Amino acid sequence: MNKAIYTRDVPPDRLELLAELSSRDAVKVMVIGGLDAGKSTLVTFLANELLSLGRSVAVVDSDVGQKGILPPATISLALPDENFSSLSELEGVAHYFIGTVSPSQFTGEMAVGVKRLVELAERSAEIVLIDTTGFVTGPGFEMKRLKAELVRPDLIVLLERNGELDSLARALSPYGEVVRLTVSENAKAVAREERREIRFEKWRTYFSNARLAEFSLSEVTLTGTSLFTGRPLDEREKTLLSRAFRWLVLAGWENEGRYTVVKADEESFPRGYRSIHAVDFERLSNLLVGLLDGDGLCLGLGILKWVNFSAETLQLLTPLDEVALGEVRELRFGRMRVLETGEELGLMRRDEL
Ligand SMILES: Nc1ncnc2c1ncn2[C@@H]1O[C@H](COP(=O)(O)OP(=O)(O)OP(=O)(O)O)[C@@H](O)[C@H]1O
Repeated sequence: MNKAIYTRDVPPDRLELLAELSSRDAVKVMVIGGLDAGKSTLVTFLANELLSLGRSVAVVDSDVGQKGILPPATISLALPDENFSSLSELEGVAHYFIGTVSPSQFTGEMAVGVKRLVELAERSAEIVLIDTTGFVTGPGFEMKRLKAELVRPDLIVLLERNGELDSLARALSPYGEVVRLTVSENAKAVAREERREIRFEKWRTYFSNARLAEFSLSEVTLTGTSLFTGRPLDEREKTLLSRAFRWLVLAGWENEGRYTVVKADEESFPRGYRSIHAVDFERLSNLLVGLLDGDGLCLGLGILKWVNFSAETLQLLTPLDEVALGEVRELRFGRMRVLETGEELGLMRRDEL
């Protein structure tokens, strides 16, 4: 299930762009536009046409809100070697973990992830096509600038309707040649509910053959959270906090005078505290987790099913096979909760964990 499919029914300016790309030996192209501007359709068109011309092509799919290449909530690199009708048919050869489908608070990860995968792509392909999120205002505007500043695309293709990307065109112009195209008349808006349905299918497909795997924090590094960082609290400290805040304190750590606790409320009342970072135990249940190799690239995703605080072990549901599991060196907490059936349980703020 994917909304953007290969079509040759494209406006004539796409053919000019194609001619320009095919005339160059090596070229990096970043495609930018608002929601449903036709970015994935354009990337699919260019990739297929260039493959037909015998060129080697890489696709970096960083449209985390509506990715074609599995898994969701990551940036992926694919190296197609034959024609395809939709990005969802492509198999990623490398991924970078973002950990959410809404990356406004993850500008750093987005920029670093795109940069790293483009570097890999350039080693294998002459033409690198970068698909991006439809998020072009506010933090999205800055994200596009940071990506362009890091990656230095040869061409930055802006898809717009009525010159609405004027400011972005100016902000990006120092970092690559800006080409402005008009959104195709055939591009159609996809309702929020339909987007969710498409993601639902993708999560379900990705986790369809998942099984439980256990990881010990003595063997893998945990990142993306302040949990398990610093000195574990002793029983006396946990009891003190439980009494003061009427919490059931399941675990806690002290790091340079800052406390992190995992707790469940025994009763609800307003609590004022500054130096304690309190995480509700239920926020950890079904949390999306990235399984990373020793080089910070994402081997696959897991869903957190159980944490044993005293043994410092985590159980994750993941489709990774034994070989890939053997390569995991790092677990990184994401900021959304999801079920293997496809249901998204909710997004979380960056500072929640
Ligand atoms: N040239 C075209 N011909 C036919 N349909 C098109 C064309 N361009 C876009 N569309 C349709 O418009 C919709 C949006 O296009 P697409 O998915 O490529 O946009 P996008 O910018 O990648 O979206 P997103 O906001 O999810 O990043 C899709 O249903 C797609 O099939």
